[in-house]
Amino acid sequence: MLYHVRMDVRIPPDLDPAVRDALIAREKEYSQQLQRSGKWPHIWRIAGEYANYSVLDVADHDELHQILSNLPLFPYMDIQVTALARHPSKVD
Ligand SMILES: O=C(O)C[C@H]1C=CC(=O)O1
Repeated sequence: MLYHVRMDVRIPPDLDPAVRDALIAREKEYSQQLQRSGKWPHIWRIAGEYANYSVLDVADHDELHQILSNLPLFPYMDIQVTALARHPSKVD
């Protein structure tokens, strides 16, 4: 199943810079592992914002939730999910 996900990152400005940098490094490693596995086929920076649009390709809502809730930056993100269905006009 495909999901369109918007992630807005809201790291508190007073978070220790070393903790922030470590979180961001872990986030990059985690997301790149999922990209290589094919479960996270698209990630795009939203120009001018500390936010991304992503497409995740996972089995179901539960797997999506498990992946998102394990993001190292999850405690510092607002996340919006849209489930995608096949469009009837899509050409194969
Ligand atoms: O920078 C972001 O958009 C947040 C985050 C999501 C994946 C990743 O590597 O960083």
